[in-house]
Amino acid sequence: MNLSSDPDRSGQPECSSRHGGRHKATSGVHFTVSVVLPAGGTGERTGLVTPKQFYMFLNRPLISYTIQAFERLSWIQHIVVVVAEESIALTRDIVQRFQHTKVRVVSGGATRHRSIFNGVQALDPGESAATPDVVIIHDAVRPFVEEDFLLEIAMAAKENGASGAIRPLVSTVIATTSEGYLDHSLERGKYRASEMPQGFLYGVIHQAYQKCSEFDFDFGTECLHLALQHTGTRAKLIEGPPTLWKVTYKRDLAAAESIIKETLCRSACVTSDGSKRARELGRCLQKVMASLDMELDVLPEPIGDASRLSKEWNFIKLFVNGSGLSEVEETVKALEAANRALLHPVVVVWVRLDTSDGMSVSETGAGHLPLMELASAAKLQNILLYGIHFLLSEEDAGFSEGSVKRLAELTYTLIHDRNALLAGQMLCA
Ligand SMILES: Nc1ccn([C@@H]2O[C@H](COP(=O)(O)OP(=O)(O)OP(=O)(O)O)[C@@H](O)[C@H]2O)c(=O)n1
Ligand SMILES: O=C(CO)[C@H](O)[C@H](O)COP(=O)(O)O
Repeated sequence: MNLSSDPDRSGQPECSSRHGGRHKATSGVHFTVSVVLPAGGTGERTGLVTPKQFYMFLNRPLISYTIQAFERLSWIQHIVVVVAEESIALTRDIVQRFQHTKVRVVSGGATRHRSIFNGVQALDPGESAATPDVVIIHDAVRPFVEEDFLLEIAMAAKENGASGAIRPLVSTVIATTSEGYLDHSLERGKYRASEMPQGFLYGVIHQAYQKCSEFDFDFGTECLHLALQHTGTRAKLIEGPPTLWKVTYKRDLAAAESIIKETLCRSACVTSDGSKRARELGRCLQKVMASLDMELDVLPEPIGDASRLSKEWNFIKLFVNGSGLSEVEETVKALEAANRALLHPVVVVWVRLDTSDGMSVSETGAGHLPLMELASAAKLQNILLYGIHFLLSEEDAGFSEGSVKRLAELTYTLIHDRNALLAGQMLCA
């Protein structure tokens, strides 16, 4: 899944491939590609009042995640977002707030096909956006689409006129009689679920919609079928990754949030006060975090490498000598100045080692108030700052496995959960 770490949107972003590896995608797309994102539905099946495309994940609406999955790709020209008339102002506000630059918002229709057609027409030569060679259609409620798969879809659409994502069926499809009995069952191996994205030569999808009937507009569910029926174009079908699934039910919202959180907590950058003990603690932490699937990059410098500020979502700052809160403040300020937390909350965990006896915990009250103040200001910039008082007994000078595990698990939980309510808290490990 992509969660672009490219806030300035320059160059070719790194993306994770559906085969599990990470690579720099080189597009090689020598034709123009634009996107239509239908987002004009009400999301009835979620049972919620807010349409699912506007549901918030970590302070950001679902639709912004989907837009970003396309916007970060240099070979995508324009993105037309189709929403219900009453959601136009809200959508424009989202586009502005999250600094999406390729988006045009247009109003949708009563059905998905009507909304998509409005989006396709908005890319017409008479309209302001230039007509692309290929148009990719993708439901706004499928946020986890990766560059390598979009490339396959775009290339196949250019070559064949139409292309679409498919997945194996998870259940067998059966036909029922009007009395509710089994009529017949389909041979599962022969059928596939049609998913999104789908790609079309602009002329193919435009013509298909111009020719389609009112019945198609009202009851049709398949753009590839319209292209076949009305233009004779047989789509190339490509099996996509499971992450292409559509957020449909309430449980899908929880699953989407969990994927976003998992992706954001895969790595962290650790800096220390430069002391031998703090560096040693960094190395111990690195080993335990690896077993939790979090990769730690332990930097030798006390302040750390400024270039990490533009890449990493998570920072752990270790201090053995003195409080270190002023260094933490510097990191927070640098993150703010770089507008680093525009798309995702950035987590900073301040760890203070204390080898004196447990009685001194109350003394941490001295650092707690400044931490709370700093954290409240940082939270306004979407930076979540937490404090951990790491208590070690005199005998545990060598960092026992148990004590490091305690620190690692607490740090991992703070980074993974990104709980804004806990920001500013000084916890004990
Ligand atoms: N009149 C409509 C209906 C749907 N869509 C969009 O088509 C995509 C896929 O449709 P679906 O999952 O069915 O969304 P909803 O229609 O919103 O959901 P429900 O059927 O549960 O009401 C969604 O991004 C949805 O916003 C649209 O643009 N215009
Ligand atoms: O199934 C599809 C294949 O074209 C579409 O992806 C679409 O998501 C279906 O939406 P709906 O749930 O409204 O039928």
